Amino acid sequence: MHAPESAPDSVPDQQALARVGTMVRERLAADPSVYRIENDRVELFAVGDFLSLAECKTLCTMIDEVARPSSLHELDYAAGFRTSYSGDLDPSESFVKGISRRIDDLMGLDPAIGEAVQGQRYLPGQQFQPHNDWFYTSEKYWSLEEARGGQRSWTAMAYLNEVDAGGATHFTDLGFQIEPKPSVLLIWNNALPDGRPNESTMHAGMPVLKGAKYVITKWYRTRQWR
Ligand SMILES: O=C(O)CCC(=O)C(=O)O
Ligand SMILES: [Fe+2]
Repeated sequence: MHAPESAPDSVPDQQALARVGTMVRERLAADPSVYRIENDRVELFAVGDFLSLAECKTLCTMIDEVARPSSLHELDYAAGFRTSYSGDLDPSESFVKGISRRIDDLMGLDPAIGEAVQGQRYLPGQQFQPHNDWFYTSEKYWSLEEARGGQRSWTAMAYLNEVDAGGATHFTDLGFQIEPKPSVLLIWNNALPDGRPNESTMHAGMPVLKGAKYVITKWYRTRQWR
């Protein structure tokens, strides 16, 4: 059911999150390349061959060039949790632009609300402990994020390589793991259909045990990202 346009948000950006949720849900449902991972509590989708293996390889090389310890450029809310190396890929670079646009097109989202594509590399022992991609609006960092585009709506994350052991994405509340597989794009809605943040989206990048794990992540906001 649609809330009237004038309905007040009971949480920040609620109406916008509900609207973006509906838009993407309908778009993905109509796309035969998109597979819905059935779950009652989260809207989770996958595309099996979103990237070619050559594109995956190029992205891994680019990540090696930009990756720095994640804790150095994360805000304090993530410090200590994320031992992987990460970095934004150059949004003005034509290859990166192309990949980024393909994700926007698949989702049917305005490129303006998408953050820069972020690359991430995990070596043995490195992990991203359980977290939500959406922002806690009671925290200090929220005033900054609110001005930078508001709450996060959808996450799109692609696996770029075969990991020798470990490195699954663990949805800790839902109780299942997605094994990394190159070329696969995973997409989920960080909000509930009514636009409140979905607590069940809590997830972790499990420690890599052997080899390395490379991913790209693109997060979408509700408003123009800056
Ligand atoms: O590496 C993973 O499997 C999870 C990454 C993640 O949670 C993120 O980039 O927000
Ligand atoms: Fe995450």
